[in-house]
Amino acid sequence: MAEDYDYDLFTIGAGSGGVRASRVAASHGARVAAAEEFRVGGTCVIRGCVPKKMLVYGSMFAEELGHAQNLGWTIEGKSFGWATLRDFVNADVDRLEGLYGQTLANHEVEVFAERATITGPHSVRLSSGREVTAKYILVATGARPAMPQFPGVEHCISSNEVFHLARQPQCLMVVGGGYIAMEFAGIFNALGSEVTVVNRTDRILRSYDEQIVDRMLHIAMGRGIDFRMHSQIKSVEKDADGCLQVDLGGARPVAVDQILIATGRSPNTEGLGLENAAIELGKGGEIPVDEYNRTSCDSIYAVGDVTDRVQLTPVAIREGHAFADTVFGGKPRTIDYSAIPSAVFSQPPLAGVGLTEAEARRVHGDVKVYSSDFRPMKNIFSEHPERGLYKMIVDETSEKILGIHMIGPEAPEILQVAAVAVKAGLTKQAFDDTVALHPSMAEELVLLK
Ligand SMILES: Cc1cc2nc3c(=O)[nH]c(=O)nc-3n(C[C@H](O)[C@H](O)[C@H](O)COP(=O)(O)OP(=O)(O)OC[C@H]3O[C@@H](n4cnc5c(N)ncnc54)[C@H](O)[C@@H]3O)c2cc1C
Ligand SMILES: NC(=O)c1ccc[n+]([C@@H]2O[C@H](COP(=O)([O-])OP(=O)(O)OC[C@H]3O[C@@H](n4cnc5c(N)ncnc54)[C@H](O)[C@@H]3O)[C@@H](O)[C@H]2O)c1
Repeated sequence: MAEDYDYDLFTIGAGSGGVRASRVAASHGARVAAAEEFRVGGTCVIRGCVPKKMLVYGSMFAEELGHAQNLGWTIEGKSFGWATLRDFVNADVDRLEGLYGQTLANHEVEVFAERATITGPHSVRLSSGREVTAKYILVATGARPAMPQFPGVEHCISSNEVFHLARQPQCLMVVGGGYIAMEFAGIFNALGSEVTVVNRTDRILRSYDEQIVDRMLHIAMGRGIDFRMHSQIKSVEKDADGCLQVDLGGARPVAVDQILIATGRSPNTEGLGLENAAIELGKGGEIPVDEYNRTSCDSIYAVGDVTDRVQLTPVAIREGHAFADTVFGGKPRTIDYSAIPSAVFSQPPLAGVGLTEAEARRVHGDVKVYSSDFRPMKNIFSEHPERGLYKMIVDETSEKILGIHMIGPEAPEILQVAAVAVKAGLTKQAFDDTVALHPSMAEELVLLK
């Protein structure tokens, strides 16, 4: 196929979408090369989902060791060392990066450890100056933290830096009200840092069910996280002793030792040379694509965060796989974006699939809501009288499930399975017909009233 080109496929970016697409295209017989300017594995593996989840696990021991003491365990000399957790997590990231590189090598994907830019519909230039050609180009360059503009923003960090902090912050300010803000507020609160969340509106986690989010807020405040709603940083000044003085518009500045900005992620399209293939960007700098991930240029496709459809790893992976099957496997495939389950690994975590109650009322008019508001057995050991909340939204007449939303220990693990039922179009009756598995938290799902 590649008689006139150096490769059949040149992938720019070896993250979730790019690695999957390259590997599958190669297994369909394509000659594939990929360029990665930072580290193979991309955001999820290197500075996203994976190290974040490991920090969540590490931080949860603080509470669990407390529970253990209530259950008769004596733990002498209990203390926490941030550097040990950080280094453990980063060592595992190194291991995973190696595995991803190995996968590409096993599939004979040639990897260029450098930046690539597009010079034409079939050509890219590597930062070494070398120009290569390919029948198809896949842009899988992901996204980067969007930093707001205010004086002193250079003293703040993003999620890129949070995995490498020299010291655990004593006082951490987190800016934003999305996934990253809630997850890192939870991690550092559990580890004992004083955490303040600054959010410009009074709503956090906008895409989740309001009642579930309210429960999360209530629990987070009970655990000592300070929420400053309708607030925005005006400026930050750094003292001689390294302390950050934050002007939030109040009478006095707030002093913290670290500020984490988590205000969304922008597609990595700047300086990518898309204009050389006459590709115009969308309003947020994303690459517009059709249902087959094709851009306005026939030989250039794009998948994952750079297209700003759903910024989640499993979605980028599916898009990459579908692209490779479509273009190199002779099996045109599109992705069904309905009922994608997602979770926020806050403490406790929350998870949801399908329509929220408000969305369901807007779209379907009359809906029924079944719920269970319960105290998980696991929390009986703890000083926190925190309650879990599960909700099922169903269509009033057909009883077909429109959405399931939950907060409580292990909610993401439980929701993944419940999402199969929502995707399969099951009704509430199917849950009622299923015998409870007792004692478990998941049994609440078949006991909803
Ligand atoms: C802190 C954090 C936590 C997250 N947690 C979760 C989670 O729990 N669950 C979940 O589903 N999602 C999570 N996400 C989102 C998830 O990481 C992304 O949706 C996913 O990584 C997108 O994959 P991608 O292939 O589009 O891009 P990426 O994985 O970002 O890969 C893009 C790659 O392209 C490289 N690149 C960019 N430009 C060039 C160029 N010109 N030349 C060469 N290489 C280039 C980059 O270095 C990068 O390695 C999280 C994100 C963050 C930041
Ligand atoms: N558990 C997961 O699946 C997970 C975890 C982390 C990240 N992600 C993905 O990464 C993406 C990025 O995460 P994120 O938390 O940065 O973004 P987000 O889109 O979830 O949240 C951004 C938040 O920042 C606020 N904001 C935007 N501009 C602001 C400004 N100038 N000042 C103050 N607040 C501002 C928004 O109102 C919103 O609350 C998510 O959309 C998600 O798809 C997923």
